[in-house]
This record gives sequence, C-alpha cells and structure tokens, in this order.
Amino acid sequence: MAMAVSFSLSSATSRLALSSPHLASHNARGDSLAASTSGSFLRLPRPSPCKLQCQGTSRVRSKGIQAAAVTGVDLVEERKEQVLPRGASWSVHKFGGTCVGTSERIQNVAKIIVEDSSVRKVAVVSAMSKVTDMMYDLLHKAQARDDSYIAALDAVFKKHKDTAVALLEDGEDLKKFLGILEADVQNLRAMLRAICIAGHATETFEDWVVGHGELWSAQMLAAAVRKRGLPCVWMDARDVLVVTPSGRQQVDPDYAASEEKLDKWYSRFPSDTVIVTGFIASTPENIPTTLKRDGSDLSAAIMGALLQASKVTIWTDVDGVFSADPRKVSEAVVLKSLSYQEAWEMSYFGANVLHPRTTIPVMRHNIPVTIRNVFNVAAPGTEIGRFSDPESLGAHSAADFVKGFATVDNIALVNVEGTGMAGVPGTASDIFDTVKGVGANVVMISQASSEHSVCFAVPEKESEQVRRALEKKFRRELDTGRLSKVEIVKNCCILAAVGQRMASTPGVSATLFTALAKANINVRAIAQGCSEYNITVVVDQDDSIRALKAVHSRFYLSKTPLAVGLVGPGLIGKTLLDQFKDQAATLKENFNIDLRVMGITDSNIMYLDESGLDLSNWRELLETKGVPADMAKFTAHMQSHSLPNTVIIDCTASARVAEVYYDWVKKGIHIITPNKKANSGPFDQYAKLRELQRQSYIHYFYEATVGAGLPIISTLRGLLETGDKIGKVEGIFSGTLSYIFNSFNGEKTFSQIVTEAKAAGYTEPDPRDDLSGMDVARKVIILARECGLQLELDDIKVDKLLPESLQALGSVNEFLDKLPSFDEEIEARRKEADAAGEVLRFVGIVDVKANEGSVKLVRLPKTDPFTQLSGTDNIIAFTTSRYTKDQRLIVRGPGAGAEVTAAGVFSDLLRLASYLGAPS
Ligand SMILES: NC(=O)C1=CN([C@@H]2O[C@H](COP(=O)(O)OP(=O)(O)OC[C@H]3O[C@@H](n4cnc5c(N)ncnc54)[C@H](O)[C@@H]3O)[C@@H](O)[C@H]2O)C=CC1
Ligand SMILES: N[C@@H](CC=O)C(=O)O
Ligand code: NA
Repeated sequence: MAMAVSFSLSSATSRLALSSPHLASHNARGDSLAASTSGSFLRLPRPSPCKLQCQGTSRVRSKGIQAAAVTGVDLVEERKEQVLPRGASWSVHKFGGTCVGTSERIQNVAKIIVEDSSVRKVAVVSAMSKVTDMMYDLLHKAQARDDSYIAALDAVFKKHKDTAVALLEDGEDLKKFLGILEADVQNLRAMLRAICIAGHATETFEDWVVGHGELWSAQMLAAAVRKRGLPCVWMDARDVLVVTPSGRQQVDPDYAASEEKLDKWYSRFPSDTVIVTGFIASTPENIPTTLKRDGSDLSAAIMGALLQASKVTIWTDVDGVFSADPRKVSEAVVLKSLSYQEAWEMSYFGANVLHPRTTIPVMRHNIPVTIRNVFNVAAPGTEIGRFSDPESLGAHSAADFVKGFATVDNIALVNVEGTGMAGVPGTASDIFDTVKGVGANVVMISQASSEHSVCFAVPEKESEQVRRALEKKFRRELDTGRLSKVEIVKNCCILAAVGQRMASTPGVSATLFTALAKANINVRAIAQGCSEYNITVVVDQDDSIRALKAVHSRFYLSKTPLAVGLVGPGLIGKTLLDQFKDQAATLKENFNIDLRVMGITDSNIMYLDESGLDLSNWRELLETKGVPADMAKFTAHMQSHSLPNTVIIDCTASARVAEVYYDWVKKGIHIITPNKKANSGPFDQYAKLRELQRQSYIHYFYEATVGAGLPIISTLRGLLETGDKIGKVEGIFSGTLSYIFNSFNGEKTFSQIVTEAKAAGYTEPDPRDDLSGMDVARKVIILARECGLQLELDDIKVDKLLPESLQALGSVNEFLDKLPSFDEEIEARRKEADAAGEVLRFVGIVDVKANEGSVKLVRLPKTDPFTQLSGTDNIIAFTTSRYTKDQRLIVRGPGAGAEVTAAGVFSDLLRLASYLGAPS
C-alpha cells in the first residue's frame, strides 16, 4: 500500500502523529518534548509541517485510524486507473460555513448533493461556521503566550466531535473520523505549544493550523453523502490546487500545475462525487497556504475551471443577488441574472455577490455561477454569466438596463479648486500622488472640463490626512492664490446604479436624477466613467437610505412608498384614514402605491409610528399610546424615517398649522390640504410659500379647499395653463349655505337647518365661518390668487348674513343655542323673496378684469341656473375667452361633506404619488 500517498493533509496530520516517531513521541510526552522541539519547528520554514506530512511514506492503518479510507481508499482499493473526464458532465457546488454550521445543516447539504442530477459533481466546502475564527483565535492566543488556547482547542475538538456523532451516529465512518480528529487535535496541540513558547508563528504555520476547519468539514460531509448511499470521496485541495501569492491578501491560481495535479489525484481516486476542502491550497513549493480573502468561492471557481464544469453553484443563506441591500430596501428583488461585469460592480458596492477575482476562473470557460439559498432550495437564485446584450434579452426601456443599486457610506469629498489648474499638465498627477502618499483610497473622481476643480471621494476617516498632505504639497499654489482651496466635505455617501450598457442608454441618468430630485435629495458629485456598468453619485450621508429607496422604487417600479403624516383627525381626517384603509390593498396591487401613515396628531395628542401604523385601529393607538402633541417633534418624526417621499396632510382649519407649511416645504415634505388658511391668509406669506415650493420639487395640492372633491382648482389651472383668459369665476361655493338655502322653504326654521348641516358635516368646524360668508370669501380669494390677483381677504366685499351679536358669541354651542333668535328675521327675508318669485342665494364672484372679489347674498329668479341645485351642491361658472358669457364652463356637484371632501384630498394624494413615480 506504499503507493497510496493521498496527500490529504488531514490524513497526513494523522500520519504526522503516527508515522513520525519524533512527533508521536512529542505528542505522547507532552510539554517537555514540545519545548525541546519548538526550535526545530520554528526553524522550519521549508519544509513546513505540510511538507513533513507530504513526505510521509504510506497510509497508516495501525490503531484503527485509516485516514485515507475517509478520503476514499475503499474506492481506491477497487479503482481502475482513470483519466479525468473534463466538461459539462461536472457541476460544482460550494457550501459556505453557515451551510454546514450544524449536523442538521450538513445533512441538508448532503441531500442537495445527492439530489443534484448531474452526472458528476464536486462540492467545495468551507469550515463549519465560526470555526475559522476559532482557529485564528487559538492561534492568536498561543502567539500571545496565553494558555487558554488549550481550552479553545478543546472547544474546537468538541464542536466537531459532537457534530460528527450527531451526523454519523455510529459505524465505521464515525470511528475513522473521530480517530483522525483526535490525531489532528493532538498535532495541533503540539504545534500550538511550540508557537506559544516561541510567541510567534509564521504565515505558513498559521495557514496550516487554520486550514483544519475545512479538512474536518469536508470529511464529515463526504461521510454524510456516503451515508445517503452515494459513493463519494473527499479531496484535500492542498493536494491539487496550486496558487502563487500575488500581493497582499491575494493569490493567483497556477492552472497548469493544478491541472496536472488534479489529473494525478483523479487517477488515484476516481469518483463521480468529490467533496473538496475550500479555502486551502498549496504554493508551487508544496507549502500549505490559503486563498486569503477570496476564500472558498475562489476554490469553487478554480475547480469549475479545472473541470470545465457546466456550472458552479454558490450556496449561501440568501435567495440570490438582490437589486439593493434588502436590509435597507424592503422592496428589493432577487435578480434573475447578472453578467460577470455587473456582478463585479455589485460586489464592489458591498452586495453579497461573488468577489470579482472569483469570476476570473469561470470566465475563462464561460461557466455560469448561480447564487442560491441553501435554506430555500425552491428559490432559483441569481445566475451570473456572460449574458448577451440586454436588448436581445428583451430590455427596451431605460429602467430595464439597470440591475441594482448600492451605497458606500462614510465618504468624504475632497475638492481642490483654483484657476491655476486649468491647462497645467501634471496637476492631477500631483494630487493623486499626494493622496497615494498617505495611503488613502480614492473611491471616485470627477473633474469638470473647465479644469478649475478636481473633486474626488475618499473614506471619511482618511480625509483629514489627505487634506493635510494636499495643503502641504500645494502650499505655494495656495499662498499665491493659484489654488483657492482644498475643501473637505464630510458626511457623504456614494450611491451607485449598476447595469450593463446602462451608461450608454438614453434616459437612465435622467430617471436616476429625477428620482433623486423628487425625493428632495441633493446630488453633490457625479461620476459616470467609460465603464458601461456604473453611474455613481455622491449625496449626503443622512440621505443615504432615502436616496437608495427613491432610485430603487423608481427603476423597479416596485411600490412607490409614501410616508403620510396626518394633522387633524377630525371629521375629514378620520374619513380620509378610513378611505386609506379600504383602498390600501388596491393601491398596492393595482397602482403600486404603498401608503404608510407614520403619524397622526391633533392639537392635544399625537401617535408616531416607525413603519406605518395599522389603519384599522388608529383611534385606539392614538387614545391609548398617544403622547402630548408637539408639532416640532411630529415634523422631525416625519423626516426621520427612511422612505423616500413624505407628505403631511393638514385636515385642520387652523391658521397656526398653515404657518408651518413653509418649514415643511423647506424640509422636503409635500403638503396636501383641504384647509383654506394658508392660501387665503396674508398675501406675502402665501407668495413666499408658493415661491419656495415652485423652486423645489415639493408639491402642494389643495383641490379640496374649493368645492371639496369637485375639480375646481384643477379646471381653473387647466384653463390657465393652456392659455385661456379668465374673465370671471362665479358661483355658489358653500355647500353649507347651498344646503341651507336649498332646504329653507318654510317647512323648517333656519336654525334647525343649520344644526342639521353641522350634524351632517357640511359646515366648517365653526358654522359661523359659513354663515358669515367668510368661508366663501376664502374660496373666492383662493381662486382669485390662482388667477393671478394679489388680493387680501380684507379686499373681498362680503355681505353679512348674521347680526354682529350672534357672530361675536363665544363657543360654537353657545352660538347654536342662540341662533333661533335669528329665525324670524331671516324667515321674513325668505318670504319677501318668495313673494317676488325669487330665492336667496349666497354667491361668490372673482372678477378678474376688475381685479376684485366679492361675496353677495342675492335674490335670484327661481329659473336661474344657480337656483336649480339640491343638497350641498356647489355650482361654479367660468367665463373665459374660450367659454364665453353665453356658454360658460360649469362644474356642479356636492361641494361639502366628509366623504366627498376626503375623496378630494385622497385624489390629490394619488396625483402626488403619480408625480413621484407611481403609474398614472
Ligand atoms: N366639512 C367639509 O365639507 C369640508 C371641510 N373642509 C376643510 O377641512 C378641514 C377639516 O374640517 P373638519 O374635519 O370638518 O374639521 P374638524 O373640526 O372635524 O377637525 C379638525 C381637526 O383638526 C384638529 N386641530 C385643530 N387645530 C389643530 C392644531 N393646531 N394642530 C393639530 N390639530 C388641530 C382638531 O383637533 C380636529 O381633529 C377644514 O379646514 C375645513 O375647512 C374643506 C372642504 C369641505
Ligand atoms: N363648510 C364648507 C365646506 C367646504 O369647504 C362648505 O360648506 O362649503
Ligand atoms: Na375641489
């Protein structure tokens, strides 16, 4: 049996213990001997411990420890020399540490391997989760001469022993494995003892120690696969994979050497199913090493390339590559496919994708790599491969070319500015040489073609060093004014959009920047290099998640998330909340709008929610969990969530609330309201608000302020925007007064009808606002200002209906109690009109030509169109250059009441959502 040198390090480590008398006695004699051998151990750069093992001459079958048997010696016994068949019959899997973290998980992995219908399969496996860290920990302890490495090693031993016992229950495989494990641990103990005495370990020793995790998990997995009836061998990748260190934390595979070794290995251990240790390899000098940070994924990719496999599947704990970090964007979707280059870009930005270096081996043979979830095998995962042009795959709109979005946080922008740079070759080189000098990593560069400034991004923690170095380097230029400044803008983050051919497809950047603008996010710098795969923008760190969500929802047409704050859950407010509740599902499914009510406040109490409150019990939440109302805190809360779009709906009649609008717009919060106070308040305040709002991407909608849900404002806007000239807007603008005078026919008293109107929810919170004509006056002024008139409320001539004595009373109830005293007087006026064949009507008029507005109580013939109304009907007539005196444009319908008003507010909200990107 002398020929069967399996090169398995694990088997070799057992051989180390058993076949090397030197080390065997070392192990047997423990400490004293370890001390005596430590010198020779540490003077052993080459041959390394591995070399020692590899030089072992034969498999040792003594003491029942048949190391090589686990590597497939049973098959070796009956093997025929075989030539490795390369090509599509092979499929390669890679299972990360979490996939094999427990015995149940190893079972699950074994099942996946057994159920793979490929003719031949390789499974590359990492150490059980946490084991690599445990191994480094005990190494560091030994290096620090901290004896607790012994207990740490015992814990590693116990973890694997317990797992193996649970996995294999009993039988030969278990016995063999435990024997190997014990021997390995003995060797490790000796090695660590030596390291502990020396207080030092070379990188080779470290790699040798750490690699045991993979050796053990591979052997356990191979045994578990065999237990399921599938013949299978395991491979110590150090026997096959040859890599050359190529810089810090990197290695380059030596394909020629590895291929040769693989052929040899296979000729000894031919099997259709091979479990391979991940992460570990050998140098060309046969010294154990690791694949550094590229890890087991790279092992799998190299195995795929060596075998020219049909596919490589990387099993992990997520469903695939997401369009954005799902912890930040809950609507992120799993991408079906990515090109290799797209995967590079995504992984640069921290997406859980293959490391770019990992794709290099598979790209040699165009082998697709699929990322799949070991805990959700039903999910198809993301396939990464050499995909053809996206257009040929059916991509046509700008959005189809964008695959994913990612952010890099805690970045600082460095701005070097001055006239002395333009046309001076070498400035950029000097700048970046200086940055290199302090070891800072430049993550983005942007220079406008005027050459007056160069702007680049570095990790924030490196920015001060960069500033100092640049100021030193350019001291003279700064002193003479050729450079004006070296400016550092901290607290930034990078947002990147990734997609093949994206950068050369018209409309992508427009869509990206529009989405950012609509979410009120300021873009500080932009870079779109020659690479077709990436557009990068720099935004404020505080906007990071909102920016990510805004662009993601725009491109993925997933729901347009809208954070809603409601001020004033009175009659209209609560009706609106109920309408939201009833429509929420439809909006989500049919219109892609995801409404989240994040807060409700009245004047006393407020309830704030982090993710959107349950609309079926908002009343209870407000009552039982509400906190004292505080508009500043409410506003801050509406800014603190991470949804891209925020709107506050003001359903009060409060002028104080209206005064906050300016601040909301400044903070990027959209506003919707049926409250007339802002638009009918002092003109300069109104003008200031409108100016600010028009300069921004913030929307302010108030259709329900006039005619409730009737399309009055929008009709007027339509006329104006299409160039029509407005002459007059006149009509019955008060639902309450319409209702009162429509019902005031002698059957009921005036006060009875007013009480009815109040109870029906037609009136203002204080019905005197209706009866005094003030409510109509406000509507007149709102329309007048829409028409461009700069009128104040005082400029409106208002006919008073109520006597001053009633108007001046204190509370609403007091007023309603005393209102019957007015019945007689008004009844007399009604009768007088009736006798003349006329009715009383309260009419509002905007006379654009005359630059005035008025509210009049008029007597109209019963045949006048303004008298043909019922219930709360409003009627508004527009006289324009297109709709002339005889053919006015008329809008008519109910102009007050909870349902129609709330619906008017709701439709403004849907208009907002469609402006923000929801389908219209
Ligand atoms: N009732 C109707 O048919 C129509 C009403 N409107 C307007 O709708 C608005 C609401 O009317 P209603 O619901 O009938 O009034 P309401 O009196 O039933 O409700 C007003 C709500 O605002 C709250 N509130 C008042 N001051 C506040 C403050 N400073 N901060 C926070 N919350 C405050 C109150 O606590 C109450 O919850 C009014 O501006 C009204 O002009 C507009 C068109 C039609
Ligand atoms: N009270 C108002 C309600 C709408 O603005 C009315 O009656 O019209
Ligand atoms: Na309206």
